[in-house]
Amino acid sequence: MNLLQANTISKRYRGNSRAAVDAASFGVAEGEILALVGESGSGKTTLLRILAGLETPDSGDIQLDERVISAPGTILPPERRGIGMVFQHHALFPHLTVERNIAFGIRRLPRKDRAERIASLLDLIGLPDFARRYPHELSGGERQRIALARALAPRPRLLLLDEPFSSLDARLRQSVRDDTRAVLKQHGTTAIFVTHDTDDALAVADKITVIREGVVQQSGAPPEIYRAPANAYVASFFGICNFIPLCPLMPGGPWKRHHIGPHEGDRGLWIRPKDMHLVPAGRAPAQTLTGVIRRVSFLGMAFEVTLECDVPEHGVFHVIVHHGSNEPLNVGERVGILPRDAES
Ligand SMILES: Nc1ncnc2c1ncn2[C@@H]1O[C@H](COP(=O)(O)OP(=O)(O)OP(=O)(O)O)[C@@H](O)[C@H]1O
Repeated sequence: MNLLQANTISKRYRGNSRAAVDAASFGVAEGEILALVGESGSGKTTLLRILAGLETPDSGDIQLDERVISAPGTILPPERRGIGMVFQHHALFPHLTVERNIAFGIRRLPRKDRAERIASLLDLIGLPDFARRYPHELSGGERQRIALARALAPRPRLLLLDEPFSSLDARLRQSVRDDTRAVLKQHGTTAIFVTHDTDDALAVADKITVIREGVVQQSGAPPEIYRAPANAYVASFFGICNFIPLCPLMPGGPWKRHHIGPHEGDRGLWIRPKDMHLVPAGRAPAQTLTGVIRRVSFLGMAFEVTLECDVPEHGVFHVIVHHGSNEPLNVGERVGILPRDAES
């Protein structure tokens, strides 16, 4: 049973020919972190605003904690949903101290309880001595953590975060990502965040829902989305991914443990470049694929090798492999292609 369940949510803005969100269904279990991932314009922010109650869907329903918070004819206002929100650019009140920023959502608590809650949240985010600072005296990462503490203060049943890491530079981003996940887990808060960044989603989320043009493409745990994408869009959204048709992958051979799925009328498997390696053609088992090396480029950790495979039943296709060993690779040479977990 999910803490939050959204069923066939649709929303089309007036004057737009296309729906921003089109029959989207997804859920998040208690204590879980869900990432809604998609390109710019895919409808992520619209979905988040619908969950928060800031936007009204045209159809569909949403349940939180077994209570209907949104359905045709029943739209609970934002303040009655028990949902917290961390906005993009973490909008702290600039004229208020950290302490008063965090206190903002818990003004009704008795003073002593409020002070205790603020102190424990500052401890949780690792900034116990920051109560009297002002937002302009904080780094970007610290501001993000204070914004998180402020949103957690009223103990929301669900926390929504809109592109929480987008304003941070690459180095800071990684640590803030780790901190955010750790804080949410320690606090036991269920959260949904939207991002266009696949690394953010893979690093922080327990579950990912991929959206394209308002339509949910796939929901699953990060390894599932990454290793067994439901379609070509999801596969390529998370980086280079090869589709190897089934015909050259003989049953019982080294590929037997791999997920074979359908793809546009064809059967085969999706596999990432780093999940394969190359062996000299003479050492390749009979049931594997071979290809001719067409291009080799050095990536630092590995060589990116583009191979041309020619399979009688299927014709020519290309495979990209990230090859880690230092064995020489010559353009024009035929080599065997094996999944990483197979013996060569
Ligand atoms: N208030 C609005 N009025 C009309 N159209 C809107 C409005 N808000 C969003 N849209 C349109 O709805 C679609 C989805 O937008 P949305 O902001 O939800 O996408 P997004 O995935 O969050 O994009 P980004 O990552 O760029 O923020 C887009 O085509 C956008 O132009």
